[in-house]
Amino acid sequence: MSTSMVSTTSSTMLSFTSCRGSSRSSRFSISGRKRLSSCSWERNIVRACSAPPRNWGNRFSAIETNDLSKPEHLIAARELEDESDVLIECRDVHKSFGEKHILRGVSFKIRHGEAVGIIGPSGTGKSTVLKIIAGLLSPDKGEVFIRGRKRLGLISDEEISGLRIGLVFQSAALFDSLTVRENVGFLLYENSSMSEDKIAELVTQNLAAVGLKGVEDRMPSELSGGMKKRVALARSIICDNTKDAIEPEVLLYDEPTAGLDPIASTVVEDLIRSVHLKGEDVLGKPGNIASYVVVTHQHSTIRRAVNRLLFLYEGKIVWEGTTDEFTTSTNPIVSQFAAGSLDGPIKY
Ligand SMILES: Nc1ncnc2c1ncn2[C@@H]1O[C@H](COP(=O)(O)OP(=O)(O)OP(=O)(O)O)[C@@H](O)[C@H]1O
Repeated sequence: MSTSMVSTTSSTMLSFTSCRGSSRSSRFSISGRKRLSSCSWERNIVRACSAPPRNWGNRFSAIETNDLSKPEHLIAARELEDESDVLIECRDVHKSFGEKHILRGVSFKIRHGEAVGIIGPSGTGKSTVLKIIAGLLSPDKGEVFIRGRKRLGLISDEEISGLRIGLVFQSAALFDSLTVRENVGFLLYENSSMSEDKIAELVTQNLAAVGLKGVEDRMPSELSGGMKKRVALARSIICDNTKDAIEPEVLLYDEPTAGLDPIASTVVEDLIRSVHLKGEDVLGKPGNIASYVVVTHQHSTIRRAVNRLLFLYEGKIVWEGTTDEFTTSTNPIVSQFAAGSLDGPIKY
């Protein structure tokens, strides 16, 4: 299995910025429903797609994807793996920006119940991988499968159902002109038939789940960086609980702890764990996120928030393993990166 990803935080942020121009007064009412925006890409970015849950697995051990000496039993184990719990698969994904060939054959699977980190040097394409999974960018070559169904084009095609995929941006990407309540309830105001009172109640519950109280009427500019990230997290986990079947969800976090102090990072890392189906929130309720993927450079986030790591380097996944294996790996690329050393195969 080999995987490589590329991420483009800055370009996505530009998209958000371009729509922030919509002032609060520009909202309009349709059938009594307050509409927060008419930008379809906003909905595409904030929203997810969809698919039903299965049994989960987390049975990967460290694998050097280009290592021809890979033990036979590992190859055999891979071939015999049960595929029914695979939620997302990237298969031989390539992506270029102009002359820059960023992703050069990235392949990996995200299974139900997994907490996966994507790490690697800056500019290797980690955020690009998240955007390709989220359907905001198309691969030039290769395929993305959502619960075994090949995704065609971008998320706006709305071909895929059964798995909600949410992307939590590095900078939180809140809409400056909307209150915290409107930001968190954005998709429900836009897409659901729930009453505004019910949405407001859900917003308050989801804010409480990320440890925020009494901030519903604040504007994003009145929040600290850590609070913004928590609001973005609340927005990513809110869902229409009036539906008969709640769809399982995969969350993609792009550097969720970047720029935070160590304690604020710990709060966010624990929140990421708490909204996972194996965790529980501050109210003691189990999370409803089936699996998540975190792009990060932070050692604390690697240790605290994920179980399995994919190492992206020069357009491919060159190593994968558990977080414990990461710290003890003798792979020269991995050990240089883990130690932050200037000596080794990674050149800056
Ligand atoms: N939309 C775009 N247009 C042009 N180049 C892009 C675009 N998106 C990303 N790139 C380039 O692709 C490369 C990978 O970007 P990406 O943000 O995916 O890397 P990254 O591994 O997430 O980096 P970092 O760890 O620094 O956040 C970078 O060289 C970036 O400049």
